[in-house]
Amino acid sequence: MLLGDERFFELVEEIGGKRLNNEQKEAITYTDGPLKVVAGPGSGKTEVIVLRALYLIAVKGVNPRSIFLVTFTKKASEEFFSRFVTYAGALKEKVKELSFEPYDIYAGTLHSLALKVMEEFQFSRFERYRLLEDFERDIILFKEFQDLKEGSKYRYFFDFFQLEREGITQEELYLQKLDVLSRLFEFIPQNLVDWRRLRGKKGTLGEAVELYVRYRKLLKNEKRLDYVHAEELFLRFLESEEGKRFLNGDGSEFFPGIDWVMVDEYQDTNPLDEEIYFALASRSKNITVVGDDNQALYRFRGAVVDCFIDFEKKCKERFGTEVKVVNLSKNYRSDREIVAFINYFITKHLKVNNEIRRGWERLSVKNKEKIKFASGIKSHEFLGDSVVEIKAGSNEELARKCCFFVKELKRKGVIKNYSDVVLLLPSTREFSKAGEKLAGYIKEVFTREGIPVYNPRSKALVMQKEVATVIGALCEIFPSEEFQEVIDEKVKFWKGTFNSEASPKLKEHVRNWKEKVESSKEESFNVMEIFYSLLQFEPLKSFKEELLTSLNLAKFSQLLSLFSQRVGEIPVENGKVKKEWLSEFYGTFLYLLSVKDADLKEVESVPEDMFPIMTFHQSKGLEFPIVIVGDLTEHRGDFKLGRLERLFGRDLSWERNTIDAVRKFYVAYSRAKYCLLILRKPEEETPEEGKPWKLAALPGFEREWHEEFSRKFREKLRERERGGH
Ligand SMILES: Nc1ncnc2c1ncn2[C@@H]1O[C@H](COP(=O)(O)OP(=O)(O)OP(=O)(O)O)[C@@H](O)[C@H]1O
Repeated sequence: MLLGDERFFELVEEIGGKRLNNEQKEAITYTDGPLKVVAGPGSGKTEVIVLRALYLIAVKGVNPRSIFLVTFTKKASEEFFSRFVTYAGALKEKVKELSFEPYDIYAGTLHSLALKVMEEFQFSRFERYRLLEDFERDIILFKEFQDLKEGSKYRYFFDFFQLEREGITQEELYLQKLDVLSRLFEFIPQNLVDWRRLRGKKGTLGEAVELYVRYRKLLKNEKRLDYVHAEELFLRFLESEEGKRFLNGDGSEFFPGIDWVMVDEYQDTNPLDEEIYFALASRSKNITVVGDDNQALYRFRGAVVDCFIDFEKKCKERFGTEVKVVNLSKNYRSDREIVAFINYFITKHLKVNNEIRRGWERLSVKNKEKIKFASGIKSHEFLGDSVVEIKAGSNEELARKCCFFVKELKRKGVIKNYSDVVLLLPSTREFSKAGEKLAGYIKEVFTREGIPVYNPRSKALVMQKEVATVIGALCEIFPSEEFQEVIDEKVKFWKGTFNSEASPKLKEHVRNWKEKVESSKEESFNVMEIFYSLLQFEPLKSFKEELLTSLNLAKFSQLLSLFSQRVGEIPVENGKVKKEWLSEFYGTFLYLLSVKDADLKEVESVPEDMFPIMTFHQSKGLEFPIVIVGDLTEHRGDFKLGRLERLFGRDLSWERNTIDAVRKFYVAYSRAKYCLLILRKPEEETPEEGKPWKLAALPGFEREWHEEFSRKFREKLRERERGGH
């Protein structure tokens, strides 16, 4: 049995407790071909995707196994499933004749789905490979491209990136080169560069391709696939016989073929992804993309916002079909003043100068509607304005004022928990080479005032106390004067941390291991076994039980285990550890960990009564009652990426950096429900000459911007009141 449209909406509105607006309904019910949903922040995008999937199943009788739904992050996919399963469960409860299994849908991130499907359909080429983790890739590159230490190798290519600067050591230069390589090796497949055609050419491009071919051979020899190449293989799969069975089905319930492709966050799609989506939709042409160009954040991961902007053109070329465009512009998240502010912020940039305006026009969806206030949310009386700023002469003063503000919020009952507020920064690191950063001051002042701070990415993994203690212990057990040289300072720091943190029992345990190694004639040791045995003792035992520290230890254990799988057991002869192992441990593993800034990938849910500090990227898709945004000028254009784009003929000049930066702030600002607080230092108001991408130089950030905005906004409200609206 199937439901009719009206009945369906009656039921889901009852279940969800909200009335859907006409645009949302249109986006849910359109089934006549390609659909593009341009969804502003807080416009109910997730709701629409969930209900669209449910609508197809419950009203149109679509088999869930013929729906392929891609979300950008694992978190978004979990959010989708939890809402989908709740809706589906409640709907089945109300209409007993509906029988379908919600989990039959193919939903997840693109690479997770790619792997799942290739396995399910036993793609023969896939069986030969294992997935390559990022850190393992770093190790492989580090070891296999040692010849690049010679200055003359691939000279044209590396000269193009202008890496050699004054004061840079040979080791640092090598790391810079590896960084360029790891981006190159993603850039080529992500952008579908026809590298085979460029093979054998001389000069910069030829060398780039030669390096890439070396990497492909390496992957093949090691029988590994990184994430991008797994997606590339998936595209080959879709063209293969096995893939055809997946796409077209075999006439059974179980393999009905793919009829509905839906992609969330399409503004962050790259050309390889795009190719995959079009291949997936080739049979039915039912492809739905949802996104917001103003929230494009992932250019550094290869995203090309043009895929979203030019979607109509692409559909016309590929399928010869028109695209239905639906604008979701009603914002259900934020207070009226915040909605007005984010509109103001984004449109003001058009006026900055002609070049930015032209870039902006090229990189934006045409005829987009302004976001409209729809929530009925009203800021708390105490707050007065909903968009406010705090100015202070120094980071320390900013931190103090900010702390006062947060304490007052709690005292006055505006917030229940500290996790109702969030501080968003371009980077959450507390220290940099130049000294303490805003996050550092905030942590210090807040902690002093008794507000616990949740900042899991406060420092590099190896600098976190719990990880440093473990590494210090391992360095004590396997000392090496010879191989620790390159990271001498770090080893001292780890050993120092171990010595000051370790309990007497842990120290004794470490001594025992050391003696065991020294007294063995011929034996091999397993580094993971040693690692786990250390965790039985204080303070590591307690670290293992606390949320934050246990996550860091888990991350380290994962990296150590990758290393251990690569190099095998620790060989000891006559009380001496073999040099090869020590060289790998200090010279590759610990060295790369120190310089690569290995990090936790995603923040888990924020503990209730802690004050969270997050990056703009982490805040994507989330919302908070009160949002504080700081570090307005901390932006560097990504020079290496810019060069790479230029090398392959995608010349995206500097205005692109400006637009990227503005969009990051747009995402951050639009997370706020009741109040947006902006922290500003006076020097951030002074534009630096000749540096047009400095945000401080842009309208919306200019001096008195807030006063101007507030005045205009209040005038408008008054006018409206006078006009009786
Ligand atoms: N028609 C509606 N009526 C009332 N509330 C709604 C409606 N549609 C969505 N909402 C609510 O609006 C809020 C924002 O929706 P959602 O989280 O889906 O935003 P989004 O479009 O994904 O935003 P962003 O792109 O900024 O992450 C949610 O709390 C959602 O339940």
